Amino acid sequence: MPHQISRAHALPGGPEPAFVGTKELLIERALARLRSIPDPLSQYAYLAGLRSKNADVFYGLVGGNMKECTPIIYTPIIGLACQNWSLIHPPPPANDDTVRSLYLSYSDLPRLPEIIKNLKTTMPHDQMEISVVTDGSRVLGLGDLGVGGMGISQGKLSLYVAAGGVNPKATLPIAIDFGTDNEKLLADPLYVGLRQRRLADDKCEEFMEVFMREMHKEFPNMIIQFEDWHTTLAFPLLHKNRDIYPCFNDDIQGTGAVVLAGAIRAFALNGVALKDQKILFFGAGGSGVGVAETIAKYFEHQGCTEQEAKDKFWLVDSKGLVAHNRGDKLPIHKQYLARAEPDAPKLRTLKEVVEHVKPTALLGLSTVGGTFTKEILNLMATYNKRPIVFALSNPVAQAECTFEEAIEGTDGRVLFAAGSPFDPVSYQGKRYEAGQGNNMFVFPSLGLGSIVARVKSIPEELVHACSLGLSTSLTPDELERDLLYPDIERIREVSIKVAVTVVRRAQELKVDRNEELRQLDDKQLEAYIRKKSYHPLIEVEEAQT
Ligand SMILES: NC(=O)C1=CN([C@@H]2O[C@H](COP(=O)(O)OP(=O)(O)OC[C@H]3O[C@@H](n4cnc5c(N)ncnc54)[C@H](OP(=O)(O)O)[C@@H]3O)[C@@H](O)[C@H]2O)C=CC1
Ligand SMILES: CC(=O)C(=O)O
Ligand SMILES: [Mg+2]
Repeated sequence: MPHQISRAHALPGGPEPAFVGTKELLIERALARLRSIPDPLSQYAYLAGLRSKNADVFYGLVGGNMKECTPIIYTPIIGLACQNWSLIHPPPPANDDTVRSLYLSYSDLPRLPEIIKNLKTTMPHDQMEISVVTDGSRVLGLGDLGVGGMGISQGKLSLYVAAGGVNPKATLPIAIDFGTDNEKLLADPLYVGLRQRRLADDKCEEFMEVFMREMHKEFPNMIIQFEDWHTTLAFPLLHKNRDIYPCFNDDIQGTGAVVLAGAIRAFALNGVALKDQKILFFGAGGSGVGVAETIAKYFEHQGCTEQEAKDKFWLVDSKGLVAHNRGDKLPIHKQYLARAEPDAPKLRTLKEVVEHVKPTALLGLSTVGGTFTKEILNLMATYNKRPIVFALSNPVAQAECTFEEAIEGTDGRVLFAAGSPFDPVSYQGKRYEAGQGNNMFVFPSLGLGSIVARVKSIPEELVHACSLGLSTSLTPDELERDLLYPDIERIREVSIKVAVTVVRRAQELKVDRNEELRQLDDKQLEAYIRKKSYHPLIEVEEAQT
């Protein structure tokens, strides 16, 4: 029964019009307003304002229209928002305790314990569940955007709420301003961040050591997600903190899990035995290496020796094929999967490597749009009945190829996923749908499961549990449609199911602290998670009664 939330009696001269409407009508009105806005950046600004003003209506709108709203509050439009952050960043909401964002900078270091302690007074301790923390040094494939990275922290947390059912009051987006090396921002008088060059990595690490310690001291159950940190900081931060605090790196681990889930499906469809798969990564940064190592571990679980698993990978970076004999000093993160043959060929271009390897799968995490050219796609189609091509860089202009190009370049035979959404394509009378291989299919369930289980840490096995949960979450209809990932409209349902798997794995690994959940069977656990979840429509109704 629709719930009337208009003023009880319509006196002239009040601050609200007489008929505000039902909760459904508020959302419908917001959707109509959104659709009336002609340009995407203004649509983003409208939704960000709505989130600050009325989180329940915002989440009711987004949750009911994931396909339409996700590209605005997340990739690709979030990239545009981060680039234009100084013009559009939403002002802090007045008298509203539902959405908060925290900006910190290096000069806050001496006061950091006090600042973090004070957060408790604005955000009750027991409500602090998850924070996404960025320094904006590598935002999507757009490079260093300084404090514009706040858009990414907010966007990810919006998905925690919309896709994972986390309470918006329990989320805290954080942007840490260590300066920027983006010349455009440094020269921009309107830039809202520090107009100074980025600090050296050791200074940032010094700051982060205090930050992590104090956050954990004040909010011991809080999950911290590192997001869009440049590779030189991303790996050290993860390795330093992963065993002592409940934290993970979304770009390295979340992406690893989501791509593995799609790859498991694709390996089952391409007709090549697992032992004969050959995987070429274009891009060997945090995400490329994170994904490659995740898939390598999967091969080991499937019975390969470590060496057999490693032998299936070739990485390409800006200097060409990554090999120990290349002549340059490889950074640590590239060493594990670098080609180790003493006579590994010195190949410079992607085409040379593709021709040499004849891969069954080509995965792009390079930040360079359009690099999977028609020629490369044709080669993939020559070597494979069903070539696997994942163009995973974000946002759309950074994708290594479009869905249409992949379909045309492989004569419709491609098994495709992209980081950003692509519309269905019609080719020679047949309709094709693109999978969205984006970590948004993993972090909400990983975070939700970790929150519910109150984990002490997030071991790699917990991330793997998400891959397996996700890869088996497709409905018969989705399987029939050759999809590699579930329909985005089902993301909330999928997140809850995968969160159950995460809790169970946490219990097996003994990293859970919510011991009462151990007594529940799977059905009861799912019911527990559902009950704990935030439901914007109910909140709207309850808030008004
Ligand atoms: N779909 C998803 O869910 C996700 C997608 N991504 C996307 O992945 C991309 C990469 O992210 P990340 O790994 O963190 O970024 P990094 O900057 O750490 O890595 C980029 C890699 O690409 C290589 N590269 C850059 N230019 C070229 C070129 N012209 N030719 C060959 N290689 C090149 C770099 O080489 P070198 O090492 O020599 O500098 C580096 O190895 C981003 O666009 C991001 O949006 C990231 C996370 C999740
Ligand atoms: C999706 C994501 O995390 C990225 O592109 O960085
Ligand atoms: Mg990211």
